[in-house]
Amino acid sequence: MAKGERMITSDIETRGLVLLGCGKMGSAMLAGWLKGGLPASSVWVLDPNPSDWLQATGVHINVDLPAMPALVLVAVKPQMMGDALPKLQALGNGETLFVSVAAGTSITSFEETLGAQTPIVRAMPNTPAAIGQGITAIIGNDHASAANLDMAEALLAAIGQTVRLDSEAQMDAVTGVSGSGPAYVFHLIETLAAAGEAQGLPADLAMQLAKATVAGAGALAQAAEETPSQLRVNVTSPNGTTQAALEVLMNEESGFPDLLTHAVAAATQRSKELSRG
Ligand SMILES: NC(=O)C1=CN([C@@H]2O[C@H](COP(=O)(O)OP(=O)(O)OC[C@H]3O[C@@H](n4cnc5c(N)ncnc54)[C@H](O)[C@@H]3O)[C@@H](O)[C@H]2O)C=CC1
Ligand SMILES: O=C(O)[C@@H]1CCC=N1
Repeated sequence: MAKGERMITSDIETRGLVLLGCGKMGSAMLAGWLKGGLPASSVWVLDPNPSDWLQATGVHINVDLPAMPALVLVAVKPQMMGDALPKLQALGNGETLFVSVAAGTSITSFEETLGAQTPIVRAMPNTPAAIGQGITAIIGNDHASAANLDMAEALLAAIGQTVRLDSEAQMDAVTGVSGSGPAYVFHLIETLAAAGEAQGLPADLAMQLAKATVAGAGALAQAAEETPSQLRVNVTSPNGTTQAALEVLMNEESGFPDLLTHAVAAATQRSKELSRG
């Protein structure tokens, strides 16, 4: 994280980072930044319900903000935005970069509150950020300079991979794939463990096998030169056990492809609905 570290320790460390909302996603990111070397003294959090974890980090909580922070990270629920964001309107003066991770909340809606002169980056991270293994997609408004985008990207690179989008319209589908995606994988772990139990394994053994299998397969998919399809073929002996399972999972009507296509479409659709208010 050399690039992220450099950016975090310069402008953001000196001028400060404000985190608006520190629930599940805000804490996942903050945990990643603190672990990556961002000093707690450079962070101001605004949240009416600070968790015990947050209070133990040593960041500034619900106190006066620096006059010109380098960056405001907005991590409240879309439904809370109308209450939360106007309190930071004074920082929409062009000097502070706003980065929002809120699902289905358009750049235009931020410009309406903060002013079109405000540099705004819309981002979609995911919770593996807490251990530096997230992925975040970003896109800026017309007022976000190359330096603004670099700063947002460097901060987010400290908690995992980053990708830049070509258009804001891609953000709904990104949310359906990687923003919500960890939940699908956690559900896969739950159901794989339950399926093992159904075949007679003790619960703790089934869960250990399921977690290690998903973690190991994910790591292999990231590290290997082969495609995930080839990696799947590598596991599948002709007429063996995997083939028997894949005939169930790859069923055209009730298998994974159909299920996941529907699940991601539902998440994408919900993101679009949220942006319509
Ligand atoms: N949880 C996830 O996996 C992801 C969440 N997001 C986005 O992150 C945002 C936050 O989601 P979560 O962390 O899951 O929700 P959450 O409910 O865990 O956290 C929201 C936090 O905002 C605080 N809050 C409420 N009103 C506030 C106000 N007026 N001022 C300041 N703070 C206020 C709450 O006390 C809470 O701690 C959402 O916009 C969501 O779309 C994006 C990607 C992934
Ligand atoms: O469920 C949600 O709406 C948020 C956005 C992506 C992940 N969690």
